[in-house]
Amino acid sequence: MLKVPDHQVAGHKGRDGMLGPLIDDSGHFYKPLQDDDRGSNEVAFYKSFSSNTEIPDHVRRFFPIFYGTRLIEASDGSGLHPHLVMQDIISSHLYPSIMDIKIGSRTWPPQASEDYIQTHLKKDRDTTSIALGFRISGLQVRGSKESETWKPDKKLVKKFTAKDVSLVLRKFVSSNTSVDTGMDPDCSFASAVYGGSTGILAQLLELKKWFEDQTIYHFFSCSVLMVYDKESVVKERNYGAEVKLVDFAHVLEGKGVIDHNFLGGLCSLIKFIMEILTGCDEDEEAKASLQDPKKNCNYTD
Ligand SMILES: O=P(O)(O)O[C@@H]1[C@@H](OP(=O)(O)O)[C@H](OP(=O)(O)O)[C@H](O)[C@H](OP(=O)(O)O)[C@H]1OP(=O)(O)O
Ligand SMILES: Nc1ncnc2c1ncn2[C@@H]1O[C@H](COP(=O)(O)OP(=O)(O)O)[C@@H](O)[C@H]1O
Repeated sequence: MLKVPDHQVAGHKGRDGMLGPLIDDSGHFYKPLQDDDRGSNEVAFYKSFSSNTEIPDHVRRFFPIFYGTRLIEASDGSGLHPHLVMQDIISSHLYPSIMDIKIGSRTWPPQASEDYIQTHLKKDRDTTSIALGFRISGLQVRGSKESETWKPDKKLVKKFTAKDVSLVLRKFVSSNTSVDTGMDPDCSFASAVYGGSTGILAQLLELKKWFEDQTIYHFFSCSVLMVYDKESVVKERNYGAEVKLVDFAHVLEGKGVIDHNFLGGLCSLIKFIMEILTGCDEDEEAKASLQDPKKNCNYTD
């Protein structure tokens, strides 16, 4: 039985008669191929990536597994439509907090149409993409109860400033994340989720190492998805924290050139996460300073 995923935090959504992704109960994510070359480009990327023997396994694990394409009933009721079939990277999480971060100061590929470039350049300027090299595209943060899930709507997310980004990255790993945006985040899960030898920072650094070398692909408009799961606290000390990459509709051949656009954005994101961890590891005075709105982002100041 196919359904619209509740866990989707950005991108085109399959609700209200629109064309968007579907999931099944066996851990598959079906992304409809867009009619223009975005769909075929993403399929071409997955095929190339899946068969490329130069990709090390420790890098491959950052990408959803690809199962080919399939004609299925589209979410918009328009009948059979080709979909990419891939691993649903959220299905193994019981109670996931998720953030989609679009990497790169430039989210449009050089060969795109003039219209596409103008629209997307404007989005890069109006968000933090140009200033920071990345922007938050969407998120959900779980509270202790289902009703305490914070899933800000697209309009609010689009307005995030650099200051908001820092605050939201803190809220993502806090226990006092409520809809009350004025609260100072306590960062109580920061060291478990972001830190440690298998946490998000370690994974981002591993990815960065690959991007410092790889010249096979250039990833425009691709997102880092950060996921962790408060429910798995008993089983795993890092709450099952995972980094995955999604959205390869605008991947180009690297032609022997480093992907500076992606690498720069990744480094910038890493710096933000490192700063949060530094705040956590310091002494009580430093921890107390997390409550100080002058030193930290706060929606109310
Ligand atoms: O359709 P929209 O207005 O929601 O825009 C999409 C963007 O959503 P946004 O509203 O900026 O959050 C969307 O961004 P997110 O993935 O949601 O961050 C993409 O930029 C998408 O372009 P493409 O499919 O990657 O070529 C964008 O699609 P196109 O406008 O290029 O079709
Ligand atoms: N393989 C996947 N497993 C689970 N969720 C996914 C997967 N791929 C994408 N998503 C979800 O769908 C959203 C949009 O995906 P994306 O590929 O960026 O679509 P679009 O091209 O419409 O922007 C992501 O933010 C994430 O929430």
